[in-house]
Amino acid sequence: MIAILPEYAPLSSGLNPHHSKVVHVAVGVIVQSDQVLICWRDASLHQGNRYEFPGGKVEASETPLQALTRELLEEINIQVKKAIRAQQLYFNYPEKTVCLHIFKVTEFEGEPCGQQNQAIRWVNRHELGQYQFPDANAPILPMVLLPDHYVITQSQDHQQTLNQWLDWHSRHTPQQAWLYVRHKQLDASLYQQAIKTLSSQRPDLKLIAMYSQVKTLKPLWPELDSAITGVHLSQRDLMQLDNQMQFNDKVQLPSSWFYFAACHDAASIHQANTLAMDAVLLSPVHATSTHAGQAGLGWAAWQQLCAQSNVPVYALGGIAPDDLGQVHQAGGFGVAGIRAFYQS
Ligand SMILES: Nc1nc2c([nH]c(=O)n2[C@H]2C[C@H](O)[C@@H](COP(=O)(O)OP(=O)(O)OP(=O)(O)O)O2)c(=O)[nH]1
Ligand SMILES: [Mg+2]
Repeated sequence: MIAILPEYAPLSSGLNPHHSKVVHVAVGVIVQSDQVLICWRDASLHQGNRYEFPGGKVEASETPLQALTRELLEEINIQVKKAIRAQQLYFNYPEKTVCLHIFKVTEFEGEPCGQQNQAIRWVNRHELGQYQFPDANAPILPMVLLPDHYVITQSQDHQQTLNQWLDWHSRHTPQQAWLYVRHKQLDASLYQQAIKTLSSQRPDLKLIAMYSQVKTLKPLWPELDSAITGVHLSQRDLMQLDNQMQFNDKVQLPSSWFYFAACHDAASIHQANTLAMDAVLLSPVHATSTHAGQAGLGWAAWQQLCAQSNVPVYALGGIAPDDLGQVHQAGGFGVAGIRAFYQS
């Protein structure tokens, strides 16, 4: 039996009525600490003579998750125990359009072994870029680097100076965290100082900067490219971009950065899909004191919106690290938050 898994309707019940000619494929990205399993795809197959993640076509009577479980048993002889819904990748090959339902598989039973004589190997998740995969797979490479936790800075209180605020975050942010440096009162040069200070005091952190600040700082400060790992767009930033191009092509920011967007409704999720964000933060799950007067979506509405996202979804708003299991059950990818995520 599968322990904690999101469940979706079988394809025959009309999962994607607008894509009736699309070939749906369930794909498992099997992750064990820093290692990911890749399999050789025979030259005789569509998009063959490259590596692939194991998986195969979803049959009409199946959900993507059922197909994943069947395919991973058939192809590499493992029993999936936990699969996290990560991405849906629509891609037009000249021959056909596919929708890859990508799951991150974190628990399984059995020793993976190619059942069709295909070579399999474990590779470091930071080195996946060295291998050639089918063309549709490009967004999978950043997905495997995304953290479970997305930490957001506290607001600076009235008694604190900027240096004290920075110092507090340097001392309390967990090791290796991805930290969104959210500060709405700083001008560009103070914001630059904040990023510089945090990156020198805590080189282990992956800093995420506000899109509004990045737009100003990028032309003035070449070191920004390596000082931050990603950019965070508010829902308003996201909705002001009206073009079909991928986000970083459109605004000419490095494609090596990760792009996160805040979403609160179906329209913003649709926009994040269109602009191929790396992940979204869907909020608020619950009402919180930091956003007084804003009602929580509740898990049922959150799950419905989450299902519309083609990119990984973090739950935000009254969420703690311990909620990760519940987020996975609701079809989400990770947890995000402020107070509950710091070390005391
Ligand atoms: N399994 C897998 N398929 C992929 C990946 N990327 C990608 O574009 N595809 C495409 C190639 C194929 O058009 C389709 C899946 O085909 P498949 O050959 O695995 O399907 P299957 O296991 O059901 O095989 P078959 O019974 O149809 O021979 O998805 C990937 O990483 N893994
Ligand atoms: Mg296959």
